[in-house]
Amino acid sequence: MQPRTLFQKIWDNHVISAEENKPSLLYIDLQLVHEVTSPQAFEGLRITGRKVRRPDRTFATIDHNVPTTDRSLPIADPISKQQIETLNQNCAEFGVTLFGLDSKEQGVVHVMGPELGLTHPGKTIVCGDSHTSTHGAFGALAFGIGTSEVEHVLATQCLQQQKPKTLEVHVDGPLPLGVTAKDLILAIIAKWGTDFATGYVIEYTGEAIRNLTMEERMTVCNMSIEAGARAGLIAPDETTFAYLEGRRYAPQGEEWDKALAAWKELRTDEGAEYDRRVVIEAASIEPQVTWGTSPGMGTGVTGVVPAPEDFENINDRKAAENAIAYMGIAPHTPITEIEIDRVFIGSCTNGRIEDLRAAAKIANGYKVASTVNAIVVPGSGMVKEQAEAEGLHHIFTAAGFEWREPGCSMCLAMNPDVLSPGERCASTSNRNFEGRQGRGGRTHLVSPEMAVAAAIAGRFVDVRNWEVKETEVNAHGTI
Ligand SMILES: CC(C)[C@H](C(=O)O)[C@@H](O)C(=O)O
Ligand code: SF4
Repeated sequence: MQPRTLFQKIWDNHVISAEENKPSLLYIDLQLVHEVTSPQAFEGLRITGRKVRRPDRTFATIDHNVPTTDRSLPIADPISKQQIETLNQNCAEFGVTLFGLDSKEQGVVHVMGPELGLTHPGKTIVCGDSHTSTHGAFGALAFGIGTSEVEHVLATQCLQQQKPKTLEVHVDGPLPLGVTAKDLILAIIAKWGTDFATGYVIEYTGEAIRNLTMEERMTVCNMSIEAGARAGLIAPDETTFAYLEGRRYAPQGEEWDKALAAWKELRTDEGAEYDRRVVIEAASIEPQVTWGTSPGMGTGVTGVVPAPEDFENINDRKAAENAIAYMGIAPHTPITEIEIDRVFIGSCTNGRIEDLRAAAKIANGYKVASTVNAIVVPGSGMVKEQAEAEGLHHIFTAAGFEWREPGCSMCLAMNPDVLSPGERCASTSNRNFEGRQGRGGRTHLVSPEMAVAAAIAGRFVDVRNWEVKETEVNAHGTI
């Protein structure tokens, strides 16, 4: 047999029918559902009198519209309230398992799914959400789809797909100390732009990738979509298997052994060729901060905001000009002179338990600057529970961070957590588009460590120079 890439293997395993120059029909192993992109899909089924074909392969949660403050209060926003009630009703009517507001598993769909062990190597996974690419961290072919496709998959468990091309992003060498997975993916997008992977599925390879934990791999794959990619992939290995073993929806007993044997075959064969390959030196990467209004407009923390004249291409120059005006920062401002008003730690990029551990380590024994309002929003109820079991919430609250309930929160302005016009936020999320966190709001994308350091200093600082304190903190504050 011809050597094949990881992508090709998963694709071949799922093609039901294929004709030349036409989209192929793929079998879908898992569909995840949230309240924003599913109402019309369920309505479509209702109108045509159809059922959900595989309720056992369909799982839902509520994330975008939920308030992250007191859950016992009624939901004030009528649209949010309706979206949430509609999903509750649809799941009940169509027999879909829902991790809703009354469930401790509720959370951002891309945090909750992997945590429950729903995401397996080699699966095809879809969701009406662009950051479905997150699940590629397990070596699953996972991508976002539109609402009409959500309906199609609900009804048939199949999907038409144009076959994407393959792109290897090879990260050479280990990541330097103090440089995180978030910095890696931001640096990749800053280097090659937000459309360099359009039409491709990226497979990330190399030493730095192999060294990443599952949480870190999810951070990298999550933002593949911000590079334009259809999906991101990382071949499964012992790290992946150890993460999955024993989780609620992971195979058990004999099924586990069988699955493991199959998963071990899921890697790109020696001699298999990608359509394209790029290489980045891990040693060249420093903690990243975006200065503009696209995830590609970023630089290292020791850098400066560029001037429009620095760009040769007229379109890039114009984009930089607009971004700098919107962001309200002067060209050539050193990144470490940018002062911030708000800090958001959370989202499907950086709202996992490891992110909160890393953030708490920096926050421990410090105080949030008096000019800054900072919130920590666990990605799911299970992340929240684990963080509280470890006492991380005490570290955050003693430092002056607000400790919230799980949801998408300030990642995008679909719930009460929004920026006011002109407010500047250090955010661990994945998009910094105009108005993304609230009309007129200004977003700088960073890692959780950089976000905490910025909250404390009131401006961006190089977290590599941070003095980590060993202070012990409990419910009564610093001991
Ligand atoms: C609301 C949803 C459809 C959207 C997405 O597709 O990604 C959101 O999650 C986002 O991050 O912008
Ligand atoms: S956390 Fe942000 S990026 Fe992730 S699904 Fe929610 S809104 Fe989209």
